Amino acid sequence: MARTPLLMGNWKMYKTVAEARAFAEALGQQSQKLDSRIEYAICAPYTCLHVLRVMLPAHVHLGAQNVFPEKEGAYTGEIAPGMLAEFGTKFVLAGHSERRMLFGESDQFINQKVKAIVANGMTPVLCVGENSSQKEDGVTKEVVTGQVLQGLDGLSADEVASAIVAYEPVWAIGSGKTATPGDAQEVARAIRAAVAETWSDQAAEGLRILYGGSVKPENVASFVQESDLDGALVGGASLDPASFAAMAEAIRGVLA
Ligand SMILES: O=C(CO)COP(=O)(O)O
Repeated sequence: MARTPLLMGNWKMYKTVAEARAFAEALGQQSQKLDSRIEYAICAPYTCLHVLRVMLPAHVHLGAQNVFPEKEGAYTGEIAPGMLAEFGTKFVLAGHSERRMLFGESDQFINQKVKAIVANGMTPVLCVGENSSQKEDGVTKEVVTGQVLQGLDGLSADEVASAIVAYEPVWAIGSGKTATPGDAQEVARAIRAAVAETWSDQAAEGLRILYGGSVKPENVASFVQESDLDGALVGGASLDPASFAAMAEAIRGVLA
């Protein structure tokens, strides 16, 4: 696989600083399970970023779950991209379905975030996915490729080549249901085709595509072994260090 596999946790609104410290300590004790051919990251609440930066094993990168697309200003409660970059944050999620649904984020606003993340030298993780009625209507690929093209709009081909898209069917998030690896692969292939047509073959080849939605140690390998899926974005199962390490081992098994 030419693209580096990526195992990324999204902690959502879980973990205090004390809990994050305990996670980092426990993961550190299992760091021999973290193969250096794989990249790792934790997208943590802002309040946990400091302790994770200090305590996570060196090759587990810091991620943020959100950002506000302005340099600075009177935006009470928001965090600017430069603040995250200064902190050593490598990855930033944009357009997670919970933010689209609960906070009304539009594709256009998400695109502003993606551009701001890139402009500050970080890697955007654009989250896309169809809801259950769109799946029933058979419009999954149209919905998802539309979100990808709008989310990445305005980026250069090189910027797209180093970006990340996380395909997370909304109905699979936190539900215990997953897409079949074959269906997720089909969607990932459609994303790559749309990117090749809009930017270039090289952009499509470089772009990493993760699957998300009820990923756990038992099923992560079945997704990562698909040719167009390069890793996983994991919610619930990323909260436990043993489960995170077990997913790392399962991905290592695919590389072996
Ligand atoms: O939303 C997700 C990751 O961003 C997926 O969450 P779960 O892994 O808990 O289903």
